[in-house]
Amino acid sequence: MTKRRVIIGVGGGIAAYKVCSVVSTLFKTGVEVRVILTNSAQEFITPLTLATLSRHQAYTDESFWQPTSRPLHIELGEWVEVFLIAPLTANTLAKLAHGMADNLLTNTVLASSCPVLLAPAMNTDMWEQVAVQRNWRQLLTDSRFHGMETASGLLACDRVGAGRMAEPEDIITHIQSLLHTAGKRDLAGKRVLISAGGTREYLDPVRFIGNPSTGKMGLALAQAALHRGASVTLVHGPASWNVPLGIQAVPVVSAESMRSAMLQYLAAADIILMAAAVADVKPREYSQEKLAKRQLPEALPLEPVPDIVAQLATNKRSHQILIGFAAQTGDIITPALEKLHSKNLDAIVANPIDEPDSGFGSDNNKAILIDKQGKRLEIPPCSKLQMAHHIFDSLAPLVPTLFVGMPS
Ligand SMILES: Cc1cc2nc3c(=O)[nH]c(=O)nc-3n(C[C@H](O)[C@H](O)[C@H](O)COP(=O)(O)O)c2cc1C
Ligand SMILES: CC(C)(COP(=O)(O)O)[C@@H](O)C(=O)NCCC(=O)NCCS
Ligand SMILES: [Mg+2]
Repeated sequence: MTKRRVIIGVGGGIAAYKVCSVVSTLFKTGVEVRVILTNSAQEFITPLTLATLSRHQAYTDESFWQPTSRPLHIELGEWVEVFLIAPLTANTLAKLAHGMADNLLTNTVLASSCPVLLAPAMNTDMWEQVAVQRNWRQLLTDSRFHGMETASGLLACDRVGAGRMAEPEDIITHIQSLLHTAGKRDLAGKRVLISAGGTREYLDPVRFIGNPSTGKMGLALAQAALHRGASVTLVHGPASWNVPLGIQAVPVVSAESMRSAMLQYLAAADIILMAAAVADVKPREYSQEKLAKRQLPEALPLEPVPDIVAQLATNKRSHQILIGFAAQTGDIITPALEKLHSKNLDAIVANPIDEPDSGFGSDNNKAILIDKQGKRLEIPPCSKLQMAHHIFDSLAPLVPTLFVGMPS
């Protein structure tokens, strides 16, 4: 299989140190990486570090001016599939916003046509300058540029405020999305509502009925939708991950709280994906005080919790698409078809939880997507992010009007 090709342009900011882990992780996931450092970037990290991590010469302006048969920026511009600039400095941002090209990095951007992911990083006063914000908005009017939000937090100047660079793991996920979509924003203008993770039904303040769902599939759906241009709301049970910037997070605990959150956001949504693993039952009684061991009943009286997906199906309007998930052991198709039809879903994702490297907790998954006409799409083993993209790829034919008039 041919390797995917990514260029990472490094600007002169202290956040450059985080780019080393982006390069290392991409290399380890089989991506070919070329690195371009600006002159200022070399004050922070060395070409030697990045060459060693990427297993290839790291380019600088010295390489730019070498007499070769074809100019380096043209060769690199023709080679690249996805371009990352991290950290994006105020200086490089200004140059890009005005189409300027006075070094290898900016010349290679102009000599390429692939999607460019931008991860700005700067001191809060710099980031909030009118001129900087104007350049940022201006640059993002060109659809090839995909901007990552900056976080608020501790900066290297000991200030706490806006301007922190996106974290490496979110940068990597966004690159993987761009490699899949080639920068297509087919969910622009759409609102996507997703539930993720397991719910908990407490018996007393310390004990609950739950399940091992980690919410990684729902998180991947949220990231994929965001990267394809959607506005995303993620209603999630207790999770060990942080919700990436740009996604509206609604944390919940019980099935009842998940139900009310999903119904609250339902009306505004175009696509609803119910990837959460909802505990089907809850203890009939709840004790405000922790029960002593000897007070614990031998048999626990249970009662059903609300059937969230069925309620969403009843309340949704005809233009809204509702996708359910069915985590199953053994025969995954029969129970998924039963759920698809009995709950009146537009499609269901049947995924096995009894196979290696799939289902709960895994970073990978495999599944069969079945729509209400019975059409089946087998999604072979892949990362949860790739699976999320396969699911969104197939939503367009499912509802042909969905993407009419959308920018590609
Ligand atoms: C210690 C130090 C830290 C800096 N951090 C940043 C930064 O985080 N963001 C930024 O935009 N500029 C930062 N700068 C300023 C840039 O290095 C400077 O504007 C440079 O011209 C950028 O060049 P480049 O865009 O070609 O990399 C910093 C400078 C110094 C000395
Ligand atoms: C510098 C850093 C990468 C540090 O991150 P860390 O606290 O996770 O180590 C983060 O604070 C950041 O992205 N800051 C924005 C750039 C910055 O602080 N520039 C220097 C201001 S003078
Ligand atoms: Mg269920």
